[in-house]
Amino acid sequence: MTTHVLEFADVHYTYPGAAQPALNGVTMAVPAGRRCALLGRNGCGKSTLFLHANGIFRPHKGQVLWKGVPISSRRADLQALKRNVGLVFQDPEQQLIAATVAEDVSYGLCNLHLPEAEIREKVRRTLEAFGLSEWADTPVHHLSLGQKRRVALAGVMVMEPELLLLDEPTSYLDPWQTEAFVRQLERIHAVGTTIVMATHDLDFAYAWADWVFVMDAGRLVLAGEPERVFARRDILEVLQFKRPAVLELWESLPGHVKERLGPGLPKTTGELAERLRLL
Ligand SMILES: Nc1ncnc2c1ncn2[C@@H]1O[C@H](COP(=O)(O)OP(=O)(O)OP(=O)(O)O)[C@@H](O)[C@H]1O
Repeated sequence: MTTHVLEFADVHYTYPGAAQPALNGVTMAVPAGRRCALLGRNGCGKSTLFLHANGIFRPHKGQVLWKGVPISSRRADLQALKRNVGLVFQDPEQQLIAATVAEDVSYGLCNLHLPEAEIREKVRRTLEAFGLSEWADTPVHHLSLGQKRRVALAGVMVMEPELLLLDEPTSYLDPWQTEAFVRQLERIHAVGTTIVMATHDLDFAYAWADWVFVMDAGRLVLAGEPERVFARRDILEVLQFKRPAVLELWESLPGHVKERLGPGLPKTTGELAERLRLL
């Protein structure tokens, strides 16, 4: 049986003064332990959904549930949700508030009023895990975008959330930074953290995720294993979504070649090229 960490039940939200709702009845369940990609065109409501997921916004209608329990507006409920759900914003400038890297990473822990020695040790371990030890005393505004993103992620992970939400974390990163980031995510996922990543990169989503959500106009329209979601050409065409390049290439191959390439769909064009080379 699949267990879900976070659920949205018919969640509606309209920004003050907006003509259209940003969320228009989202119903969605995030399966525990998965690497989920959240896809959808600009403005479909991904960031707004994330802001509901960790209690920054409250639904105008509908409910957010954590492990099956509805989150009320009580302070204790919202604080518990914030501890369980870590959100990394698309723009690290919105997230990083302290003067130095170490101060920023310790910020959330200081708010929990933990003993100082415990905070120091957790920060030390987190900086080490994220390759940031040598930057501990560096002013945050001296860092590159990739480094700032790493600090923002470290500042969220130091709180040990069960669910990590990432809003377009690879945009503007070069291929090396993206690779390093993905390796970091593997380590985070390996210790049992569920991850949901909003992204516009369909090839990346197909290769990385083991669960895919597709949103459109404030609603969830598809959810499931990547192979099943990307097989729904009917819905994807209506949404004017491209399909991952590797699937297009695979489907263009003659049947007898596909048979010889072995079972299972390749995840990347690199993997497909390697299988073809070995023929
Ligand atoms: N602060 C705001 N005030 C008013 N409307 C807003 C605000 N923030 C977002 N919106 C509107 O809410 C809708 C959903 O926006 P949201 O940022 O959640 O979409 P998104 O899917 O994350 O987009 P993107 O892929 O561009 O990041 C859009 O129509 C947007 O214009």
